[in-house]
Amino acid sequence: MKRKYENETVDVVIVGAGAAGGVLAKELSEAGMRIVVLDAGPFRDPQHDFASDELAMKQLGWQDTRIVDGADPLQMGHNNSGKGVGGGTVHFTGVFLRFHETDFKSRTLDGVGEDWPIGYADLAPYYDKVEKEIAVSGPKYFPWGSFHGPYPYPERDPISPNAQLFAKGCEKLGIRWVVSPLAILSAPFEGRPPCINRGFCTQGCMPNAKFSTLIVHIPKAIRAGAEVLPDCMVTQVNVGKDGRATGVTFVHNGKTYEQRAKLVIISAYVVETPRLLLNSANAQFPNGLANSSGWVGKAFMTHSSNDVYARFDHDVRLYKGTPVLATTQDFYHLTGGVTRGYTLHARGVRPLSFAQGISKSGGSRPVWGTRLREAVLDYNAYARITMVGEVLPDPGNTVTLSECKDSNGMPLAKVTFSYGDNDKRLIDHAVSTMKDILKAAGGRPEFVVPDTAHLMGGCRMGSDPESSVVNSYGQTHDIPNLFICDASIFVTSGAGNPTNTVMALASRTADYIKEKANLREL
Ligand SMILES: Cc1cc2nc3c(=O)[nH]c(=O)nc-3n(C[C@H](O)[C@H](O)[C@H](O)COP(=O)(O)OP(=O)(O)OC[C@H]3O[C@@H](n4cnc5c(N)ncnc54)[C@H](O)[C@@H]3O)c2cc1C
Repeated sequence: MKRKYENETVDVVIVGAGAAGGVLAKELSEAGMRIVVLDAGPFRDPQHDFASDELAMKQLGWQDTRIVDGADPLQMGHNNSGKGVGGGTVHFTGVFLRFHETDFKSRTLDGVGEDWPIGYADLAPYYDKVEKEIAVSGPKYFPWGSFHGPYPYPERDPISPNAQLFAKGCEKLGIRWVVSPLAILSAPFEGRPPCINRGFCTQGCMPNAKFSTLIVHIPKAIRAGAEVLPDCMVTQVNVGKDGRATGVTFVHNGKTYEQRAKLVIISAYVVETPRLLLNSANAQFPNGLANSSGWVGKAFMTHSSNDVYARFDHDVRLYKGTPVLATTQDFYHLTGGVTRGYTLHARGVRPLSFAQGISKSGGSRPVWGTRLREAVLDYNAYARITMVGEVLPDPGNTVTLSECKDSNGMPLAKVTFSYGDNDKRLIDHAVSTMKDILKAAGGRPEFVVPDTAHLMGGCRMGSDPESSVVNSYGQTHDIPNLFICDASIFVTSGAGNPTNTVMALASRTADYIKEKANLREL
């Protein structure tokens, strides 16, 4: 393998070129630092490697085996994690929301979860920066939370019949709705075209209208001098006798290499980040790196993402247009028997995922055989709404190392997850609202599909080194030149899609590192 910095100690090595890793690579290399980025997956070319094929494009997900466990074991893979340069942003849906002020204060406001060590105001300038940098499109006025717009680019046309039915149902019930803020262009930007509504966002956007760090941040980082090495699985973070990180060990094509660095940043997402830290245990750190608190891998979260499908007496055609074009956050912060809240999206779906979804909808009596066939034949007549529901952090939901090993000899991750009582009540509330909206639009709700989306937490930030892994900049409490910067540092999951917050945090961490590096404090 040809390497630019083979025998050198670079300024920063970044593990993972996803949402956070991409932002860090760009920001730090443009600041003049010598950066190496290692990603376990390939470096794809959208024009050659993306196909309008639901099944083939499952390869964009992290398909390596993980052991799942708990009362509600998660389905891992394409639906919640990416593999390759760009990470999850390559096949994410592109919904681009900010967290609300209330998301950072669940303990203070509602007596559940934990407060973050930062508030909305700390991230606001970074949300502004990220949204401008990728030309997020959104409504002129966004009614919820602290940010009310305008977005850098005008809102998209909510042309999909599914979005129009959602709007009709909401309006009949007095529920406010908007065209969804999206990391998908509504007009040309930096040589990229606006969206043409093919609807293959979660199969990789071939025309490049949807943002990903693969096509935006990583090329800019490379132009600024960063080296990005694909198909390189990092298996160890190395630590010197002084207890400081010295670099990483990685495997490429079965061969083991090292990259030395003054600063190590792990941006490998919610399962692989704790896995790597735990697998890097040594005599000095026998419980894994950055784990003196014992919180590495603990209290990771997902979003509940149940879908409701309703049948209409006319065609809806769920494949038409960008999958998510209409949203409400009227249920973002509930009071009464359910605490915290959820976002609802009108969400299109392609036939394969439709069939897979509804086949899981019957609980103990799955929809199968003739019933499944009939429903799939009527695919064109269904509309769908999806929830993004807050799941409270529970230390019993963990990423640990299993007994089984992968081909590199690295223990497989074991992911243990169970919903709590409030999580279940929140799902019931959302399902009932989704049914009401679909009924108000003239549909007959037929299938409720249990599902989850997004992963967050597992290496949470905090001010107290005894109950958290990193400070608010992602710097580990135990090793000052080891940072974690990805969705794993979330304290709570919020009730909205998380990637804007992942990238805003990464941008904030980059500023901190630049400041400290100038002062030679790290
Ligand atoms: C189908 C789908 C739809 C989604 N839709 C939305 C949406 O609409 N809106 C939204 O806000 N969010 C959405 N998300 C979530 C979004 O993708 C994540 O929040 C985001 O990508 C997380 O960023 P990250 O930097 O933490 O990790 P990632 O982007 O996942 O990047 C992690 C990277 O690390 C690499 N890696 C892991 N382990 C190693 C290792 N040991 N060595 C080297 N490299 C490694 C991986 O290959 C990957 O490229 C969606 C996700 C999926 C899967």
